[in-house]
Amino acid sequence: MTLSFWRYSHLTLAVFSAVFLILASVTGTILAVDAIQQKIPAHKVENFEDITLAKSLTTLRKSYPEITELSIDHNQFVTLQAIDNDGNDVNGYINPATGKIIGTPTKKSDFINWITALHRSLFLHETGRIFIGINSFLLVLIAVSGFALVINRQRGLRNFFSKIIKEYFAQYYHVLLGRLALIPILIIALSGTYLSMERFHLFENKNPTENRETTSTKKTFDLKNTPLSEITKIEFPFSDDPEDYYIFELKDRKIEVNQYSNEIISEELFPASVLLADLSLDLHTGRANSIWAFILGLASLNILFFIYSGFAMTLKRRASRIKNKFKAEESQYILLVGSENGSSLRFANAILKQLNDQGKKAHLAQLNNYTTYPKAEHLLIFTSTYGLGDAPSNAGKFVSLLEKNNQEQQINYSVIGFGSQSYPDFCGYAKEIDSLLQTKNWANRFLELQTVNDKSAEEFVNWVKLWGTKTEIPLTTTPSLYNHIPKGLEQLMVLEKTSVSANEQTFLLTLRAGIRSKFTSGDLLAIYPANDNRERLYSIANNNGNIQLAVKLHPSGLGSEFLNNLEAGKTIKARIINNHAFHFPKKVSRVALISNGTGIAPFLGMLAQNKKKTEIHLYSGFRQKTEITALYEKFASEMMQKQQLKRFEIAYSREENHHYVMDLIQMDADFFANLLKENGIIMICGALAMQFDVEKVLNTICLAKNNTTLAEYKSKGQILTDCY
Ligand SMILES: Cc1cc2nc3c(=O)[nH]c(=O)nc-3n(C[C@H](O)[C@H](O)[C@H](O)COP(=O)(O)O)c2cc1C
Repeated sequence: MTLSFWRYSHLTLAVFSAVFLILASVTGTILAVDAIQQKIPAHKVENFEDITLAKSLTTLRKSYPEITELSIDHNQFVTLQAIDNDGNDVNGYINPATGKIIGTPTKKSDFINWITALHRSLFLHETGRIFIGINSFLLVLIAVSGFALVINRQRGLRNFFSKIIKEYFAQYYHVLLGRLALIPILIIALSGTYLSMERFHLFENKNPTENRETTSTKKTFDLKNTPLSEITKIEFPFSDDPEDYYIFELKDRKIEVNQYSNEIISEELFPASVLLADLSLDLHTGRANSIWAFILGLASLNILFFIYSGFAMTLKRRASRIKNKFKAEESQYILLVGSENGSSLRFANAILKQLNDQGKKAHLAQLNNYTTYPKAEHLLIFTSTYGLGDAPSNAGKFVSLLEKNNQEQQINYSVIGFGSQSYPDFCGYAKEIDSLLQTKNWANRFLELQTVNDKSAEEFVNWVKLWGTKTEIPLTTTPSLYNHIPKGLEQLMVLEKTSVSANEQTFLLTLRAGIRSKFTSGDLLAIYPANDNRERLYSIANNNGNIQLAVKLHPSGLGSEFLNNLEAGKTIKARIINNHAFHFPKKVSRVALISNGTGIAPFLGMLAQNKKKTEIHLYSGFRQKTEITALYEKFASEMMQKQQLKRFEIAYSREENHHYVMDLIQMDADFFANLLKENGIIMICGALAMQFDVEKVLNTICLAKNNTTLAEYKSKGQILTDCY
């Protein structure tokens, strides 16, 4: 079944039963604590399992002239109702081996009785119980649909307990705790459903005498070999008359026994429904076992967390999803988007909304979902560029889909490229699409390719004006409408900043992280220097819990100038992006870290955090020796002393004997070939051009020494990159 089926079922059921689940979980947690507390003080005697019925009855008969009843509860506390030798009424916990009174039963507090009634019936008596029963069953369905969703996410039952990819807090812990709490929650829900149904006598035996048999052949009850632990209740004979019997209640039956001969007079087996109800009570309340009661308490708390995290996930998903009023096949305007981080999608959404508001049938989709559009008159393509002129991740299949899907009618197209002029291949992917469409006989270029540098709303408006004028559709041309300043940024305080000088253009910046921010080396810090659309990303290190970044000052560079103007004590607004694809691997014995320039930043943190002493080899390239590179060398030798770094190889491209980091790799070809062969990992951080050169060298080494390509190791996740 499809993912959306399970997702919608899971969500709809959760929405319907959220209030109930909150009430049931809070009260359930309190009752679980009460179940644990009931076992303290313990009135269970030592070696209880070894006490036989015969031994206990003989002792009790001697100590008490008149006994009415003896009962043994799920805690194995024994309660006696009797009259003692002094004629006093006895109603207390006893030691069944000695007959001594060891405690007095206490009544449940009014508060616990109140909570129990709320948990069972919401104070609505029978109606409440029906409602609770239905909701318990909904919880069964929620657990089942949740199970299906985890299988879907983990790509099969076999990977059920494999690593979960962390996208954000609510998603990660919803799945992680969901896997752990699945079984207890399923048991709570099933037993709760059964107890509610049982209450309405749905499983009751219609003919209660059916299970009762009066024994014709004489059988005796073996008191000597029956442990007291098998009994739940004993009703003592009223008098010495042989016609007055003992009535023993065991877990599964009730028997009448002659008080002199121990002959079984009658035996009544409890129906399966009663046994099941008893088991359900044990499982649902944790009354029989304090560890299980504790697990139930945790599972109830988990349900509360699932309600919060589940709704947080839904809100997040809804905020970023594509919302279409019209289907693709009925729309005249088709907007296709290629976007990695969502900014190009935001621009496209702003246009979609305006077209829809003006009564135009418009449809927005990802480039990877390109198909035929029978009613389309205009095709608008909004795409960013990644790698070096490559497609963003939701657009990689577009080129082949374009070849497969020819349009029947003539369509006007216009491509808007989003990119950054700091990359050599500015808007390379948009350019590729624009020229490919030109080769299609159904496609008419409506406008020249338009480019937008650095998410500039002003530049985007240039395209809006051109397209709006030519189509005579009035669209907003105010840049501020297309500007997006992310919400929920964190305030970070500058703790330290090294200074730049004529021959040192790189500086290190240390920021104090917020109390609640969770991050690790390799994550990214996004800043918005001009308080507008323009975002700058930096790889960060976790340096003793603080955020550390290495920045190269570029003349009139938006981000680097902004950061360079900061002083200790100042604060900035930023957000930390979890970059899980570039975290230091947990289970690996050997890692090579390769960087150039400021790309060393996350590696400094990874070394400092390497308390497990994983074998790390660091290869770094710089232009020349400076104060900062001296700091790196000092830090590396400290790390080597602590065995947190095995080796530091450094290349200077503008010093005597100049060479590049690729040359270092070439020199250590055998080392790299072995590392990859033995499942080691290579992490690369720095300039994209360096990444491509390094990969070229590594590929040659793999072909020559391992008889395979680098792509093979890439597909196994042994090459991790974060280059810009
Ligand atoms: C790792 C990386 C590589 C990039 N490569 C290019 C590139 O080759 N050419 C380009 O014009 N822009 C490049 N960019 C810039 C993005 O295309 C630009 O920021 C765009 O506005 C992002 O849009 P999106 O948020 O919709 O993905 C790159 C950005 C990153 C982070």
